[in-house]
Amino acid sequence: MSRNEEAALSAPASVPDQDDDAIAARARGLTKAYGSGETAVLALDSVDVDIARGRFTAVMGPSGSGKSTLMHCLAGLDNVSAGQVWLGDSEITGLKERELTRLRRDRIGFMFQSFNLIPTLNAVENITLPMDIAGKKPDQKWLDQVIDTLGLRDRLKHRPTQLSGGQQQRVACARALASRPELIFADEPTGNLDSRAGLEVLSILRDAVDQLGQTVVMVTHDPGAAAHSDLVLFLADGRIVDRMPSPTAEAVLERMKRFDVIRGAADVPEED
Ligand SMILES: Nc1ncnc2c1ncn2[C@@H]1O[C@H](COP(=O)(O)OP(=O)(O)OP(=O)(O)O)[C@@H](O)[C@H]1O
Repeated sequence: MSRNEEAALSAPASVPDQDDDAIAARARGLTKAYGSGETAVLALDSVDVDIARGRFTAVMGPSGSGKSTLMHCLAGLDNVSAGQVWLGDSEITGLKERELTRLRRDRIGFMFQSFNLIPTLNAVENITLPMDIAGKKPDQKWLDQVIDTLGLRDRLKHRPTQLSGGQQQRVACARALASRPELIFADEPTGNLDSRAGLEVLSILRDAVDQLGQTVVMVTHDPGAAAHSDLVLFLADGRIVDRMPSPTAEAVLERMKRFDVIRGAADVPEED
């Protein structure tokens, strides 16, 4: 047994083992099953993952491979069937719903494909809504920086219907950044946007990481979007099967094609 393996075995199970400051979220043996009996689906199969702090991580994989489930479990939106999840050095598995709600509100920012903006509130009210609900005062200097970085200064009084799709997504982005969360989870944040607006959102997320030190995890189907990240994690059948640092769109596309080949081969009926 190597020294590392010995150290891992002797370390207390509830404490993340190394470089705590460098890890924004961590899962060990993360398993998620839906349903039971014959209809049971193993959406995540004993996943170990470290999400590096201050980096942009993309999660890719074929449809049904477990990307959204992984994101939901890491964000404490879904309970796990087995294994452990930490946000920073806090273990979130086993927390009660109320504690999870507070943890999500205080420490995590979310961006979804459908922007989830409140139609009756204007842009700035939408941006500060999570903090208003939490009874927290926004850090005005930070808020100004986010608003200016996202080019929303002259749109703050507009309601969502008075904004373009790209502007709405920028408001959703500002809302996720406004409370300076430890971690931002973005689920297909460019899915509903044309390519120009999509690129805008990706470069905003990139700048948030590079200039503001934000940590971002993004689920995407788009190799071009994944190419903006620092690291792509590839999921297949509920497992992380590959990782690609410094990805390019071409390399990601090639890697994704290999899933199609495997899938295609599995679909070909065997000859007698
Ligand atoms: N609430 C649920 N009940 C039952 N099965 C579910 C549920 N949510 C997800 N699943 C199943 O778990 C597996 C993983 O789903 P998940 O949504 O995480 O995949 P995904 O990679 O995000 O897929 P897509 O790219 O199509 O969005 C799939 O087989 C899915 O059918």
